[in-house]
Amino acid sequence: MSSGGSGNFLLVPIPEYPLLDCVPNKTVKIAVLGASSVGKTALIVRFLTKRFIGDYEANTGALYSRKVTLDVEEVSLQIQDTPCVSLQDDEGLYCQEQINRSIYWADGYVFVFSITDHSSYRTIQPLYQHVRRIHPSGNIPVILVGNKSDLLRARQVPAEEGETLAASLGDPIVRLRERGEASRGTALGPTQVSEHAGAEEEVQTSAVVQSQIGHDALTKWYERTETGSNRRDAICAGWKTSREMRRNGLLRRCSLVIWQSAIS
Ligand SMILES: Nc1nc2c(ncn2[C@@H]2O[C@H](COP(=O)(O)OP(=O)(O)OP(=O)(O)O)[C@@H](O)[C@H]2O)c(=O)[nH]1
Repeated sequence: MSSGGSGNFLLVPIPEYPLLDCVPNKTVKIAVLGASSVGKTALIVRFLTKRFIGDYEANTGALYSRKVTLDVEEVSLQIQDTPCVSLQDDEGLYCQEQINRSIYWADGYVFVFSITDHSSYRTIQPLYQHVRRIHPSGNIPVILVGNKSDLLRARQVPAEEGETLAASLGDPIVRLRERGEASRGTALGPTQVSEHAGAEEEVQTSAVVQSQIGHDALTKWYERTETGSNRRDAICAGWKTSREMRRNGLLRRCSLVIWQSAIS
């Protein structure tokens, strides 16, 4: 999606280094990173507008801003959509300079891969190492999103691989629950989770990934549901900012929900 096209949406692109009317020290900066066509723009647009829009132009890196209320406090959320990263023949990472700038800039990261594209999955680990090289000290709040979960027939990345990857990005506790258990709206994260279609014919597994790094509350979870022919998939993610960010007075807490509805 080009920044020019965003006039169709309920959000406004802002300059890369904006002078916002935001409250000082109450801005949370998030970079959304991943390989080509994994759905980075779709996730952001979905999060910001609650709409799924099918086609996007190749992204050149739009920055979006939105005010959100966290703990009765209004903060400015800035979300940087980024151009894709790619794997080279030796499985090393190719990253445009623009992406490096986004990594320097951000307080936290959403790593996106597509469950239908194994190479996009393999991109995440080198991407994480790359972010760590840029931020060698301190904890890095990360959310991992396995996108396109509606395309189960085209799946190339088994759920277990996603969980293994999530584990390698932190020190997570992984719990699997069957649908119907009290997995939603718990203390793990934001409560406005996903809508569920009425049919109950399927038994779905919801995965909750909770990660603790030291005393930091980095919380990740995702959840997927599917309801027979009326298929709806959801991926949700939430996190709390790291202790370091709190120490720096940036914010007490940040949470983010991404909800992706089925398009089929
Ligand atoms: N089926 C399905 N398609 C999706 C989903 N998310 C995104 N897409 C489609 O995948 C294509 C790529 O989505 P984008 O949001 O442009 O992906 P991107 O990661 O921003 O792509 P780049 O600009 O190349 O970095 C589009 O045709 C989307 O409609 C999803 O959850 N399910």
